[in-house]
Amino acid sequence: MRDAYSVETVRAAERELMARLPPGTLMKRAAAGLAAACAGTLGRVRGRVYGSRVVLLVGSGDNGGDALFAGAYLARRGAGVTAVLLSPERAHGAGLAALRSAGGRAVAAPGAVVEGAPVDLPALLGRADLVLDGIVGIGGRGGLRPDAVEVWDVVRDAGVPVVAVDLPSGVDADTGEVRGVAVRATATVTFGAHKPGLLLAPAREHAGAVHLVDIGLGPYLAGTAPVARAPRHADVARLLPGPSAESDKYRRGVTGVAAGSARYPGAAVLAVAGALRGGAGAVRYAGPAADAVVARFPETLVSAGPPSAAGRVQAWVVGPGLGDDRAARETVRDVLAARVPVLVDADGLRLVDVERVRSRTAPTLLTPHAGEAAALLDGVPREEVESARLSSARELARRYRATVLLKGSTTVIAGPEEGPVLVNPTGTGWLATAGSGDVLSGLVGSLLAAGLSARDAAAVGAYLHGLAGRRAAPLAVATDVADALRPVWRDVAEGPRRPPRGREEGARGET
Ligand SMILES: NC(=O)C1=CN([C@@H]2O[C@H](COP(=O)(O)OP(=O)(O)OC[C@H]3O[C@@H](n4cnc5c(N)ncnc54)[C@H](O)[C@@H]3O)[C@@H](O)[C@H]2O)[C@@H](O)CC1
Ligand SMILES: Nc1ncnc2c1ncn2[C@@H]1O[C@H](COP(=O)(O)OP(=O)(O)O)[C@@H](O)[C@H]1O
Ligand SMILES: [K+]
Repeated sequence: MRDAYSVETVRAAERELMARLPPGTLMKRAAAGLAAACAGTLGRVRGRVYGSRVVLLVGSGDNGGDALFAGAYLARRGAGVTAVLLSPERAHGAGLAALRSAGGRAVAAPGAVVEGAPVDLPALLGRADLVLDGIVGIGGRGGLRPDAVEVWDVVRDAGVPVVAVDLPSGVDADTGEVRGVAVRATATVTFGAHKPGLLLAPAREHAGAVHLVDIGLGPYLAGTAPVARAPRHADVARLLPGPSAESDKYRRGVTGVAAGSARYPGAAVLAVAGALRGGAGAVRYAGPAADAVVARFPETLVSAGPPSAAGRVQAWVVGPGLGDDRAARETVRDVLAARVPVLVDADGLRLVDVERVRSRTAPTLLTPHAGEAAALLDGVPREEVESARLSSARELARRYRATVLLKGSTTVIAGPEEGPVLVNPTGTGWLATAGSGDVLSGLVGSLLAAGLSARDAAAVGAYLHGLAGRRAAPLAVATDVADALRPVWRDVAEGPRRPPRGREEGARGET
């Protein structure tokens, strides 16, 4: 798992560690890691550090200090380093001295000049190979302030690669929200631990590739809870269900799918496609699209009556393409009365009653996109859910006493109890295609039927679905996503493959 901790937790851990170390040690560790990452970037964009030109954007706190010390390292390796100070009188003193003694120089940002001609920022940045964003880190509040926006506009127009120090300045470290203007970085070098904002959209889109520098916080974070966790391949591989020697199709789990309508038979077909690829032993379909389902997937057990008459299942998926007529309403009610885990998606979400969900004893999993979540949250604007995914998913889970998988640019999973949310690290915008959500609901329902908890089923399903979307891209349609589930399942189950002996050398030689 990649764990992300709140600013409060990171600061507490830093305090404990700092008390055991000589002053300045942590900042020097951070800056050394930052400089190494910047040297790597310069190697790629310029071929070497020596002779390259680096501009530091330096704010008034320790984030600027990190940038100044890293600038000093780069200056010692022969880079021409200029620090642009947003608040010259408050810039980190020791960092500034280190930069100057290494041969770097500092200028006041245009908005901070008290006398003399202001620096020609466009010219300075026009010559730059790399910019370090040390405007603000975990001490930041709100979007960039006007003087910082002015500087950032010039950097953005210059098109120079930007390495953000700890966080892209202007994003909210704890929530991933971006309220105002924020730096867009090529890469972010973060210290000690990931911050939730580095995992969650929209802030995540500002961070670029994220590198974590170990400054020794590990032991001081060990006993504390992360705010968000992003699973990795190995975490998902551990949870994948598979047959044992004694398995039969019923023991592997039967997934029930109550989806589709005369108007939307395709949603039933796609949900069944996902369910057939989720590790359960069989799929039962109950509803009016049985002919379309069997025509495409003859392995499905179909019935036209209510779900409760379809035979035993270990989990239900209800909602995709159901419509909103009386029959749809009746289907949702019928499924929610089952004493097995239930996943509610799409049209089903418009028909659920909050008290009925809260009073269920078996787990319920809601899988809204932002629009559906907004409606479930009493009609808050959709944009509000998109800009505050973490709190929206948590609030929904709390209100409905259910597990919530909030879909979209970052899929977030929140449980009804306190505790870290899960953030899905896979996925691609190509998944924003009609019916891909239906595939996801079937897949996750099947994982529930195979015995995973709602939280694990949601995490594993979102992870595999995201990988399948990437594999099926570009121009993926929902059917392609379902077809790609088998190869990505195999990849995750088998783990990273080592190249055959002798190939490693060759591969290195080629790059
Ligand atoms: N505490 C520690 O032990 C360590 C901290 N480190 C660095 O220190 C940073 C935190 O330093 P600070 O607590 O000094 O805080 P920051 O440097 O993140 O920011 C605080 C300063 O930024 C200004 N500011 C706040 N919001 C702003 C906005 N929206 N636009 C422009 N300016 C804004 C504030 O007036 C304040 O002076 C971390 O992000 C990290 O880079 C690292 O050196 C590692 C060790
Ligand atoms: N910008 C995006 N980046 C990554 N994934 C996305 C993006 N937009 C949508 N998705 C994913 O695509 C799927 C779409 O599901 P949904 O909105 O329910 O569509 P539909 O109802 O047409 O099936 C979800 O898994 C969602 O997380
Ligand atoms: K920063």
